[in-house]
Amino acid sequence: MNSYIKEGDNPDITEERKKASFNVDALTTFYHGGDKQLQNRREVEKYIEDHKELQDTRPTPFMSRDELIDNSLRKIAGMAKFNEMIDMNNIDRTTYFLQLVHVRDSMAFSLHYLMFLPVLNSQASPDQLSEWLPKSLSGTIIGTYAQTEMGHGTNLSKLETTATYDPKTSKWWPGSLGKFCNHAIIVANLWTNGVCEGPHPFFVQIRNLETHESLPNIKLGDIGPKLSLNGSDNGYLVFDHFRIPRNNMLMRYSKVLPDGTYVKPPNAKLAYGGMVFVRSMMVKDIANHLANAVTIATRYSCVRRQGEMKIGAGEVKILDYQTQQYRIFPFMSKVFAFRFAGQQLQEIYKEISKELKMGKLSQLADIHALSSGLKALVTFEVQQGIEQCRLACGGHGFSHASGIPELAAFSCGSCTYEGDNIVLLLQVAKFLMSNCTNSVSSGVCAYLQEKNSSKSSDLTTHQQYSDKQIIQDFEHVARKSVLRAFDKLRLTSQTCQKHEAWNRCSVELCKAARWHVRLYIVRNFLATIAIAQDELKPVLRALAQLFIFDLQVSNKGDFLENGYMKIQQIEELKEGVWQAMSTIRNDAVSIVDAFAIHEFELKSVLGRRDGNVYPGLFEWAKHSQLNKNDVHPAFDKYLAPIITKIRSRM
Ligand SMILES: CC/C=C\C/C=C\C/C=C\C/C=C\CCC(=O)SCCNC(=O)CCNC(=O)[C@H](O)C(C)(C)COP(=O)(O)OP(=O)(O)OC[C@H]1O[C@@H](n2cnc3c(N)ncnc32)[C@H](O)[C@@H]1OP(=O)(O)O
Ligand SMILES: Cc1cc2nc3c(=O)[nH]c(=O)nc-3n(C[C@H](O)[C@H](O)[C@H](O)COP(=O)(O)OP(=O)(O)OC[C@H]3O[C@@H](n4cnc5c(N)ncnc54)[C@H](O)[C@@H]3O)c2cc1C
Repeated sequence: MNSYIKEGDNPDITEERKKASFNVDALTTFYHGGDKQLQNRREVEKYIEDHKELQDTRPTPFMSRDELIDNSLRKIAGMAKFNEMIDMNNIDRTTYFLQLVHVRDSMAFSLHYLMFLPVLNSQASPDQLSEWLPKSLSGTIIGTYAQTEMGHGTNLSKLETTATYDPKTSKWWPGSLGKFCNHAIIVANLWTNGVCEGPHPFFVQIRNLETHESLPNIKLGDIGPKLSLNGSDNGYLVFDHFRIPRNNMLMRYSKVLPDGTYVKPPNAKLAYGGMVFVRSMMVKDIANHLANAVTIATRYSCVRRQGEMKIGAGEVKILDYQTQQYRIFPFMSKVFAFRFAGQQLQEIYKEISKELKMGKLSQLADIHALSSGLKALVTFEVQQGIEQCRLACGGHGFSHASGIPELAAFSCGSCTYEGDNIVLLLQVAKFLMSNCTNSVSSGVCAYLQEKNSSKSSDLTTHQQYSDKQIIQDFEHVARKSVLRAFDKLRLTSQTCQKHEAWNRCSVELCKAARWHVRLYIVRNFLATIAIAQDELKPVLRALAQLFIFDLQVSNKGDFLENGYMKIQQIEELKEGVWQAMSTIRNDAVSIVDAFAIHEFELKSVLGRRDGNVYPGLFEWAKHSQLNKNDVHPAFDKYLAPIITKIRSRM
C-alpha cells in the first residue's frame, strides 16, 4: 500500500497514487542518498512538528517586513534552545533543520552559517581560529560576509574598501549586515608599504557587544525591501577610517608582518574560497526549490479538472493535456539531473578542499570552473522551471496560496548572488580556453583533445540510443562549440587588444561554457542511474531520456550542423520525448511524492499531499487582514460619502 494514500484524500489524487509502477519509498531513499539521510530528515520533521516555537505563527506571505524579521528572530531564538539539533558532526541534519525551520524566509543569520563560519574556518590561522571560532559557534559572535559594495560586486579587483596597513566606501548587500550581526568578514583591497596586494578577508567587529550599537566610524543600516528574502536584513556598512588590529586580517594563507611586509599566499585565489564553497553548496539546494515547484504543479494538475477532450465525457484532469505535461515533465527530469550533479559537486568539493588544506592546489582551477558553471546553468534553468510551474497552475498559481511566487522570487536571486551567472560562465570559458592550449587535457576537459571523433551520429532508434552514443554526441557538440570559440578568439586577437577580443567573443564563449556544463550533467545523470537498483531503472531511465532528448531537440541546430545528425534523427528524438512523457504520466504523482517534501517546506495549498485544494483555498483566504470586516473601513471613509452625495443629486 502506498504510504502516501490516506483516508479523506482527494479521490483524483488517490487514483493517481494507485497507478505507481515503482516502489516510492525506494525512490525516496535513492533520491535522498540513502537511509541515513532519510533518517536525518524524519528526525528533523518530527522535531519541528513537536515544537510549535519553531513554526510560523501564520503563513509568512501575510506578514509585514517587521513581522517577517520578528518571526525569523523568534525561530532563531527558539533554535538556540534546541542546540542538540545543531550538530557540526551531522552537517546534513543540521542543514536540513535550519532549512525546514526557515524555508524560503532566509533567516536573519543565513550568512553567519553560509559564509561567515566557513570562511573563518578556512581562512583564519590556527591562532585566530582558537580565539574567534568558539564565540562564533556559541552565537556571541554573529557574522556576515561583506564583500560586495554599492559600486562593485563582480569586479573584486576594483573594490574601493581598502585596508591600508595603518592608513571612505560602502559595503552594500551582505545578508544580516543591516541590523543583527555584530561582526563581518570584510573583503577589501589590502595596501601595505604603498603596494596594493589585492582583495583579502578581514575579521571585523562592527557593533558593540554589550549595547549592539554600531561602533564609532561605522554606519550600518538595512538596504530596504527586496524581491524576496525579506526575512533577512541585507544591509549597508560605511567605514570612515575605521581601524582594526593587524591580526584581524585572516592569515592562514597570506600575512602582513609587524613591519608591514606582505607574505604572499601559495595562490592569490585561495582568498576566494568562501565563494567556491557556497556555489558548491547552492546547486543541490536550488534543485530542491525546483522539486518543490514541480511537486505543486504536478499534484495540482491531477486535482484540477478543466475542459472536455471528448464532448459530454466530463472535464479532464489538466495533466492529461500533452501541453501541460510538456510544461512540467522536462523540469521534473531536470530536478533529478541537477540534484545528482549538485550531489556530485559537493562530494568533489569535499575532496578538493581537503587537498587545498594540505597545500595541494592543482585542483583549484577545476573546482572553481565546475562550481561556477553548475551554479550559473542550474540557477537559471531552475528559475525558468519554477515560472513554467507557476503558469501550469493558472490563476491559482499567481496566488501566494500556491507557494510558487515565493519560490520564484527566492530562486531568481540565486542567479545573481554568489556571482552573476554571465560573469561565472565567462570564468568557465577562461578555464576552457586554457585547456584548449594544453597539449593534454585531463578530467572534465579530456574530450577537447579527441582527434578521431566520429563525423556523424550513429543514433538509430531512441530505444536503442546507448549511453555511449549519447555521451559521444554531446562531446561532439561541446567540443565543436568550445573549439569554435577558441578559433574565434585566436583570430580576433590578431586584429585588436586581448581584452577587446575577449569581449567580442564573449557570447560565443558563454555558449561554449554552457555546452561544457551540460555535457557534465548528462554524463553524471547517466552514471548515477546506472548504479540504481533495477526496480527504479525504468522510471529513472524515462526521466533521463526526457532530459537528454528534450535538450537535443531544443538545441537541434547544434546537432544538425555539418550533417552530424540528420533531421530524421531529430524526429526520432522527438518521438523519444513523447514516449518518455507518456511513460512518466502514470507515475507523475508518485515521482514527486518520492521527493518527500514536508508540508512545512512546500507551504502550498495547491500542492498539499491530500489534494484537497479548494477547501484549503478558503482556509488560506481567512488569513487575509482585508477579511477582518465585511465592509472595509476605507469604503466608509472614502467611497460612502461620494456615493451618498451622488445619490442626493439624482
Ligand atoms: C547553500 C546555499 C543555500 C541556500 C541559500 C540561502 C539563502 C541565500 C541568501 C543569500 C545569498 C547567500 C550568499 C550570497 C553571498 C554573496 O553573494 S558573497 C559575494 C559573491 N560575489 C561574487 O561571487 C563576486 C563574483 N566575482 C568574482 O568572483 C571575481 O571578480 C571574478 C572571478 C569574476 C574575477 O576575478 P578577478 O580576480 O577579478 O579576475 P580574473 O582574471 O577573472 O581571475 C583571476 C584568476 O583567478 C581565478 N579565480 C577567480 N575566482 C576564483 C575563485 N573563486 N576560486 C579560484 N580561482 C578563482 C581565475 O580563474 C583566474 O585564474 P587564471 O589562472 O586564469 O589567472
Ligand atoms: C539576495 C542577495 C544576497 C546577497 N548577499 C550578499 C552577501 O551576503 N555578501 C556580499 O558580499 N554580497 C552579497 N550579494 C551581492 C552579490 O554577490 C552581487 O550582487 C553579485 O556578485 C553581482 O555583482 P553586482 O551586483 O556588482 O552585479 P554587476 O556585476 O554590476 O552585474 C550587472 C551586469 O553587468 C554584467 N557584468 C559585470 N561584469 C562583467 C564582466 N566582467 N563581463 C561581462 N559582463 C559583466 C553582469 O553580467 C550583469 O548583467 C547579494 C546579492 C543578492 C541579490
